[in-house]
Amino acid sequence: MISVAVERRLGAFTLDVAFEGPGDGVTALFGPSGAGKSATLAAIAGSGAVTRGRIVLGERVLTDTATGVFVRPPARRIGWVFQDARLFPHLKVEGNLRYGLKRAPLPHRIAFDHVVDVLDIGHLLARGVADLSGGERQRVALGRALLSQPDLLLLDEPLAALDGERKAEILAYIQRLKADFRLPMLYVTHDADEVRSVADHVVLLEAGRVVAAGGVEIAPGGRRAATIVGRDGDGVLLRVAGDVAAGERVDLRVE
Ligand SMILES: Nc1ncnc2c1ncn2[C@@H]1O[C@H](COP(=O)(O)OP(=O)(O)OP(=O)(O)O)[C@@H](O)[C@H]1O
Repeated sequence: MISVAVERRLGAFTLDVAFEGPGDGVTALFGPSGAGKSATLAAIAGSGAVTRGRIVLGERVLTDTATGVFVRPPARRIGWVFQDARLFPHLKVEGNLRYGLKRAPLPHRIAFDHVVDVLDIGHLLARGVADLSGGERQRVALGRALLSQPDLLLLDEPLAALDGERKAEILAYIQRLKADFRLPMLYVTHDADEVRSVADHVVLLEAGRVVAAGGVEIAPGGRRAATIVGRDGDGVLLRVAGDVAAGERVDLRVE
């Protein structure tokens, strides 16, 4: 379980969000550009200062401004995957994967061979990262993040730099990670298709606030048919039945 209630000031922008995500599965942070999704991830990872708030991951309090708790980012046990994989260019694929593993506290519950197998990257281990396709790069980035033995994985638009076919491929890998590693993931996106494909829970952000949150339903027959969820933002992605007041919690359907 992750529990987040934070306020941040970023120039003229105020982020003031509160939500909870389950201890397993994918929680999508969904909303238009500028809603505050990345600013929320940065607060959770401890790389963005918060004015006020409390962040709890499982049993561990990571940030609590009321009591002065602030766990340093490397001690948070949070893996972070960005849209551009940000692999270390001077290391081979294997070096990238082992980087976090070497620094992670023992015991290691996520094994090197298991990650390599689930992500199908065994044949890439000796390659330089410049020789990887975009999809391969993201698989290695996912592997590196997992091998740091995180208690939470942050995925910040992990498909944004990929074409349609590669997007589907990486989504399938993320599904496998969900099934194999049973780790909470916070998945930032403004793409409703990605929410539909991978999310179990959705938090809808608009203008720095949570406007709706809830579980994604799976329609009879197993098709992930959940549709929104929220209200009409720019009229692009979101459509809601009825008005949703700021902060109101609703059951979300993605159609
Ligand atoms: N360091 C900063 N100084 C001033 N404003 C900032 C700073 N960082 C972010 N912002 C502003 O905060 C708002 C939220 O940004 P954020 O990147 O969290 O949005 P987002 O929902 O992740 O958007 P996108 O989908 O485009 O990445 C934006 O208006 C952005 O311009």
